[in-house]
Amino acid sequence: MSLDPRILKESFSRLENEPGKAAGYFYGRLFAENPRLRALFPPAMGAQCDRLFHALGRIAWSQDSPDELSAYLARLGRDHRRFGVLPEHYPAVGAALIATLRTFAAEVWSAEAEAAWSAAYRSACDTMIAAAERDAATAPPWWVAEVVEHDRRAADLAVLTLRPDASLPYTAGQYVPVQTARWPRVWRPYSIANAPRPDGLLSLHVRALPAGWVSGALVRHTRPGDTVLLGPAMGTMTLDPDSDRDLLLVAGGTGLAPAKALVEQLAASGHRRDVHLLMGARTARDLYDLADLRRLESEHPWLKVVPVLSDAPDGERDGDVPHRPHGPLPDVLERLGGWDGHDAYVAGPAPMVRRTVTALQRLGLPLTRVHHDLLRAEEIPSPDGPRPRVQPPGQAGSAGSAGSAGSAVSTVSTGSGGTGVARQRHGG
Ligand SMILES: NC(=O)C1=CN([C@@H]2O[C@H](COP(=O)(O)OP(=O)(O)OC[C@H]3O[C@@H](n4cnc5c(N)ncnc54)[C@H](O)[C@@H]3O)[C@@H](O)[C@H]2O)C=CC1
Repeated sequence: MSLDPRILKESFSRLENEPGKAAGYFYGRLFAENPRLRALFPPAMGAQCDRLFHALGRIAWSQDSPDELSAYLARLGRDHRRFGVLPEHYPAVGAALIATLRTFAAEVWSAEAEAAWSAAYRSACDTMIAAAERDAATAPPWWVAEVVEHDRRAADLAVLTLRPDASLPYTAGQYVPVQTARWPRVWRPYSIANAPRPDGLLSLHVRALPAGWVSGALVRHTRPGDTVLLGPAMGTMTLDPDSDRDLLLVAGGTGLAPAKALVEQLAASGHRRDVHLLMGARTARDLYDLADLRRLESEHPWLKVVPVLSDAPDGERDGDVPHRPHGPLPDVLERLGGWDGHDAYVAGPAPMVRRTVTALQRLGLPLTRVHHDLLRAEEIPSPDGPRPRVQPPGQAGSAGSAGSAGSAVSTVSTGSGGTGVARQRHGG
């Protein structure tokens, strides 16, 4: 049958009125009828509701853009491999979904609506299963990685070096989902802080968030010799191979990780482009990687590292640079100016990324040249964090439409448990 996207949107918007209740009903029904499926999901289901609604939202809102939807579902299908999701699990989820829609969209529910959702769900499953099967031919569902170094740079911050048990393909600027033994089935994404190396080692910068389960485990309860699980690399904050423009890298806190990977990739490529790395921190004490950045700067004349302190008094000195620029990163960027010929890459706390992208737009940089994984970062609240509402693709605010290869809409599944997409804070 041909699908009328309006029917899907209309019924889904009824569900959005009571997302918490609807998700509770959905999972209650799913687990009551299929108790064995509970083992695929994490202990705390809070963030799971967001994942479910995000995936359903994409199905409902993106029928008018079938290529985009198909690419999203293929990524979702591949990513569901690490949760142990099998083709035989999909019908049970579909039955619970239809039952939930029938209940929560009762006012607009009809035989036609049921047929439309059944067809849309079947088609989504086919795409996800086919993508997972293709992926299984070349990659494991996850990698076991040994912690070979744990460098505690501050009470709440560690730089971890990991050795995956097999080659984990990725591009500088991407991130990997991480699971610790302490929190089974809970995955959190971390940007890889180095370009691919011959020895396959990966470095992660981890700040323990106050309510961060995985980040707390990685910073405080992980030692060399421990192992973690890694999912496949994702993310679109990678270098544009067709560009030879100079680069502006804006990094807030541990948002330094992907910026550093990009610097390493440029250094390895030997392709000369001037790079300004604005490294934002609250105080001089928070510049946890400055020594290594200065080393890189001394090795590469094309690299200029500019520390920017937001909470430090004017002209704070820490023995490094007196009178360094200070203030919020977006303001400093505007003060410095002259970025319109650059490609920009922005990583860090979501509000900082959003404000920085807006500032760059004001300075004349086209959004196609401003790369970030903001939607992904925003989709990542800590397990107990606030839950943003699902938005139709392309309506994520001014910063949301930036990024290479469609990062604004290429929302990816980064969370724990099956069925849907993560909406957690990056690295929680
Ligand atoms: N690919 C990405 O986008 C990545 C994002 N992250 C995220 O970066 C964040 C880093 O956290 P921390 O190291 O604790 O950073 P932080 O909270 O110490 O802040 C770092 C910098 O961002 C600025 N900042 C913070 N909130 C801001 C706001 N509302 N408006 C403008 N500027 C703001 C601070 O002034 C400081 O300059 C985490 O949320 C992490 O999830 C981390 C790695 C990669």
